[in-house]
Amino acid sequence: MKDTVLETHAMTQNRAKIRTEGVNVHYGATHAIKDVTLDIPDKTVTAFIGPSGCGKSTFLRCINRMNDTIDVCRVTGIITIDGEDIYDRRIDPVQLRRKVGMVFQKPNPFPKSIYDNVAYGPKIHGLARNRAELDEIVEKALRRGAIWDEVKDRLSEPGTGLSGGQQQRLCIARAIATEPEILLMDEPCSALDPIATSQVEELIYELKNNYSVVIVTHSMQQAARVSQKTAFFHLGTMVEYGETDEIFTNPRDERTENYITGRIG
Ligand SMILES: Nc1ncnc2c1ncn2[C@@H]1O[C@H](COP(=O)(O)OP(=O)(O)OP(=O)(O)O)[C@@H](O)[C@H]1O
Repeated sequence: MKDTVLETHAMTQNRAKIRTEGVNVHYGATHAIKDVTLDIPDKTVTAFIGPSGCGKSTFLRCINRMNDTIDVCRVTGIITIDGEDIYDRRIDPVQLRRKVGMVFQKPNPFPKSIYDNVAYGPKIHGLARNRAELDEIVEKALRRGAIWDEVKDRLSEPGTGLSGGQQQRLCIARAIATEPEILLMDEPCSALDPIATSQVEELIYELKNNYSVVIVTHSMQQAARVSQKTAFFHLGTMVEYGETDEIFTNPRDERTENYITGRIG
């Protein structure tokens, strides 16, 4: 009995949240992602690193079907979340994106109040029965986004009036408000100053307790600071994937070594 409990626990710990198998992405004639097979665990920060144009963002966008919005883009292969094929015809991409939230490079709050930025998603997905419940969801998301204390007295002011770093934490709170299980972040700190960057990095590090976070970053220091797993991409291929410490201290592939030592990229 005890063994069964231990085995079940180990299986839960090791089970992949996101699983990709033989994924290829084409933009017309451009072959941007080549046969990528990868298991991304739950409650972990996974970083995608690699030189410009290697396909990091393209691959990230496969995970919530954002590439569907690009006409020339064609995705093949299998991507599952909790064992469910997200490209199955029965999957509604809008519902999928509620489960798989996204934060972009440039903070992009809606031209609405701080409160409404966060309340918007829960409202359209019918997550609150009344105003009191909505208030609760908004407060919880802003707390998780580590920005509650800075905005609690001005919830009706425009989100666009906040500083860049605050706007990005607001966008993270907005993504969290619909209770996603996965958060995709595409270079979330590239438009921020060093102080705002370190605040958002701290937040990302904390978020792994509740979510599976996948972050694209150009900064190897950032990948080393916030992630536990790292995947290195080069020319559309995923060259190496493993524990972040291992990738940075003991890479197995020469291309990874060349990148982390600054010889390519
Ligand atoms: N919308 C698009 N239409 C056509 N080609 C695209 C599109 N988006 C990306 N590509 C091409 O796909 C390849 C991978 O681009 P992608 O943006 O995924 O790389 P990246 O590693 O995220 O780059 P960066 O670090 O510079 O953001 C590149 O050759 C790029 O030109």
